[in-house]
Amino acid sequence: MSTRTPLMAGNWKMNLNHLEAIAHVQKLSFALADKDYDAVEVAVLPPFVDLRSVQTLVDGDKLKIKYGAQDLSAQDSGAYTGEISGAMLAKLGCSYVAVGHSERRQYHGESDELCNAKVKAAYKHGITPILCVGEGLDVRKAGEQVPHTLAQVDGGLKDVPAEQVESIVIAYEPVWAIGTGEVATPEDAQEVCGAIRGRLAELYSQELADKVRIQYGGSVKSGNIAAIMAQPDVDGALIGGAALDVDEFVKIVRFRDQ
Ligand SMILES: O=C(CO)COP(=O)(O)O
Repeated sequence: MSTRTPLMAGNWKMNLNHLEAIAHVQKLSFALADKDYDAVEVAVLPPFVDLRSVQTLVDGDKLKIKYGAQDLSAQDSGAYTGEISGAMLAKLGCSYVAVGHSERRQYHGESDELCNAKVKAAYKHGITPILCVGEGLDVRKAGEQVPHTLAQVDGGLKDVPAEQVESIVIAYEPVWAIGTGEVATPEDAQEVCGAIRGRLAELYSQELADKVRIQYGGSVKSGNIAAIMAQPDVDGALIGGAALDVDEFVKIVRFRDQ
């Protein structure tokens, strides 16, 4: 029986300005009860410009909700126009940062090498990376989803030491299931999440692999989360669209009630 606490993280993507973020987090924290946080870790990943407002709210009201960013720079500081460093995110109290989301890989050309540098930058500043991996439709149709995804895991974790990796979160997000309503079956999710855990055992140890939380992401909703969470190697979800609806997100957090 796994002792891993599920992590339900809402990736807001480029939605909700800082005023909307305050209203959203207030509503969310009001809806969640202490027993929810006992069972599940809850996090939101707002846009950068919302983070200071979310920090002020979370600190001021001593909320149990965690928060983080959707990306970070691989660099610490300097002439990198438009970039945000891990040090800046740490100062804002971020617990998590997504690395290598498929939208960053697709629209910003992020490679496994860059993701690896970002994972290291996150750890350097004490922030837990959520390393996002997953195949596109062509790869899925060719039946190559496992080797494709494991290559992304290998690339993202290259030379990252065990004492850091044991706290990492890996999000398996098949690209064809993101924002399409096309959810992977629970068995599809388990196949790749189980393979990721197996790879962690090969690269590090079974003990480490058993500690790492592996999320599923892609069209997660209150109606499909329970079956996905019933899979032995799925330890939470990275939720896009459904996380923008507080009631829906709360139902996802309470997946055990269904
Ligand atoms: O990309 C995702 C989360 O990071 C998933 O997005 P959707 O839940 O909107 O499919």
